[in-house]
Amino acid sequence: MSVLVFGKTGQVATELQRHPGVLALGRDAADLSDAQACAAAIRAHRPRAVINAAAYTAVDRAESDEAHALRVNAGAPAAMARECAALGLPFVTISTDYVFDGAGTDPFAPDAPTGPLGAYGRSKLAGEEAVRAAGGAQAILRTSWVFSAHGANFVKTMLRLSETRDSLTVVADQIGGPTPARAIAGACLTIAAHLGRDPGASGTYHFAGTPDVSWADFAREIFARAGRATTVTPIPTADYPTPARRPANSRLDCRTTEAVFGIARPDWRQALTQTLTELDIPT
Ligand SMILES: NC(=O)C1=CN([C@@H]2O[C@H](COP(=O)(O)OP(=O)(O)OC[C@H]3O[C@@H](n4cnc5c(N)ncnc54)[C@H](OP(=O)(O)O)[C@@H]3O)[C@@H](O)[C@H]2O)C=CC1
Ligand SMILES: Cc1cn([C@H]2C[C@H](O)[C@@H](COP(=O)(O)OP(=O)(O)O[C@H]3O[C@@H](C)C(=O)[C@@H](O)[C@H]3O)O2)c(=O)[nH]c1=O
Repeated sequence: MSVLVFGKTGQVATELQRHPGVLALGRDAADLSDAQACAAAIRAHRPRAVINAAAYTAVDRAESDEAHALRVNAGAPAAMARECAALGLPFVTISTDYVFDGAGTDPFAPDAPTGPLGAYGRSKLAGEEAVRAAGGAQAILRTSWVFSAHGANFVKTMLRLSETRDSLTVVADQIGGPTPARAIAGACLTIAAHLGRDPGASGTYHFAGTPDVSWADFAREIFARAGRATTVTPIPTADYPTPARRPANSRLDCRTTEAVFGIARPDWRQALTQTLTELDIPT
């Protein structure tokens, strides 16, 4: 075993486990509510690198469960990062577009000011800050709108709803890059290996699928490729009230990730076709 992954059942963790030399720890082996248990797992396994692919990702639930989200999304990665720094291991943790306030229309650069609109984003931002403070060879990889054939995501929600609905209303004023979990897994492994050779590359990076799109247009593309007759009516965010506010602009500027690690933005349209095939949906 050479790379230790926190998370076993999640979208990115599932894709990471397709790679040889990856050992994934589920909640039973390391509960992220217990930061010291996470540090102890790293000490016990002594891997070549550590990737944190587990998180509290229930955006709306986090609004009424912020202390728990904070423990999982900040306390645990902080302890992992400190342990990795002490042992000289590269550490990669994944963060989110929801650390930004979504103002404007320009893509957010990795050093752009943050300003989360909700509890999930605040907990992820606290995680970023604590990981950075731990030092060592580390990367915080922010991504957005993750999808895959496994776990819960917007693609699977839309496909499920299309089985019973002729039409759906979907927000058209939130724009971002849908990102295949498989590509994120590959990026994490590439970055971890790079940090092992070049700790000076440590920092905060962005990685999102291309092209940027609204949730409404993403839904339309899902239905078109899957041959579903469900129609999509575009609506403003105000007409789809949710407990958590979400950023209107989730565009991420991914240029430094390509420049430093040679990792280009994946085209989500190709990955969507592949995901539908994996779900046994002809395209
Ligand atoms: N999903 C998305 O759209 C986006 C995700 N991200 C980030 O990417 C990363 C990976 O996300 P993704 O693969 O979608 O995650 P998922 O929501 O698919 O899965 C979350 C994973 O975290 C695990 N987990 C949650 N709480 C705990 C806990 N207390 N102890 C141990 N494990 C726990 C879950 O385990 P269990 O099955 O046991 O609950 C599951 O394996 C996360 O850091 C997330 O914040 C960033 C941007 C967008
Ligand atoms: C189901 C549905 C959702 N929507 C809207 C609500 C929301 O604004 C948008 C996406 O809804 P979801 O709840 O699937 O997405 P959400 O859980 O907010 O997704 C986020 O997850 C976290 C973990 C991240 O880090 C983010 O990058 C992002 O991917 O679509 C509709 O407009 N119509 C619908 O029928």
